[in-house]
Amino acid sequence: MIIRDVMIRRLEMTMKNSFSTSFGTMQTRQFLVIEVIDEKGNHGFGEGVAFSIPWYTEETTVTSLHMIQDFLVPMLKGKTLHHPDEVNIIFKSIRKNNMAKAAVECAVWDCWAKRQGITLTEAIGGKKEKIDVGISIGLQADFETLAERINQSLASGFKRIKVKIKPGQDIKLLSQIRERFPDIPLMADANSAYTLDDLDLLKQLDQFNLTMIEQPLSSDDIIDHATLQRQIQTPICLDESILSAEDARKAIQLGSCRVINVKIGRVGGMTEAKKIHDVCQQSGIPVWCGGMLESGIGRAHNIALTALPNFTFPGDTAGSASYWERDIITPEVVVNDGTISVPKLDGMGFEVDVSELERHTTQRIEIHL
Ligand SMILES: O=C(O)CCC(=O)c1ccccc1C(=O)O
Ligand SMILES: [Mg+2]
Repeated sequence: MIIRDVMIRRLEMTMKNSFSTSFGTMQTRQFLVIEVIDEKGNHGFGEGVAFSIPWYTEETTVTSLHMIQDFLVPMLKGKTLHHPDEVNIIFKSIRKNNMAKAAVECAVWDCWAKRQGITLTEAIGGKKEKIDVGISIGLQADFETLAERINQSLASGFKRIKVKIKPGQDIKLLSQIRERFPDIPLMADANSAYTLDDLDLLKQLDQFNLTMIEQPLSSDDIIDHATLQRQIQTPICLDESILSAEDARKAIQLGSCRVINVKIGRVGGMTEAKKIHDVCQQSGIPVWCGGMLESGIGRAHNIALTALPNFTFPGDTAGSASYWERDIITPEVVVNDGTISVPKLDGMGFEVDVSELERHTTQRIEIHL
């Protein structure tokens, strides 16, 4: 397969609900859509999930646009690809910029699967026909608003509830949740808001029967997380700290976590995400698929990834309607009883709604290779 043309689109979409974390609040979502076209006219799509502000990782929409346009896409020139795994190798000489790499690599995966006449799920070796999903609820203005969101999510059938915590909105908040909802599958995500100075507070998490605590400590740490894991019963799940399969291997070896959240963008693509899945599976560490408030394109790739067997915890891939008035794919991603049916169409399994895509496009760059 030879990639002949690449279209980089920058989009801006307004979310139904604003999303607040320990860092701040987001209402509009800027992201990139990468479209690749091969020499036979097959199209493939990938989503660039970096935010407009570098709070979660160092990348932004604009830095990833720069990396894709000026470095990554030119590296595909003159290359005959026999398998999408080769993209990961081609991009190896560029350090980090994982979300930029993943956007292009996922477009190549989609294009390649369509060219083979198979689903993206089949292309990566996924076998599930349905995947279990949970929902991630951001910090809310007050407890009653949060309780209402939890009630709605339980009524919709989501398999687990994840809430965000931060210093000042943690122990009391979780006590209130457990008083109202004693038995629900519940987890908390701190997005790196604590340090080991908060050890006494973090030990108190054990009373809430959380399925896990996600990324309590620094975004680049696996040492202190190992110290913390030795002193709490609640399983630690790493998100921000794991950027590659090598990171996963080291974190597991150190005992820094008992679960890993895999995000295709954060780890640099589908090939690396699969490798993390495999490393974790061999070590008996379950994984789940994290979310980046994606449009349907990123969501489609997440669904395919989650069809791999060691994705045993429900992920953050809720349906389109939890985020958007109208998504940019057809059909939209629908959640029924807390599950999503893995699509059966070739490639990522959903059509891009080109008029919706264009309606949200604020910048367009075309590269002919
Ligand atoms: O619903 C989603 O897509 C995931 C929501 C979420 O928790 C999140 C959203 C944006 C950035 C980081 C995270 C996270 O998992 O830490
Ligand atoms: Mg997280």
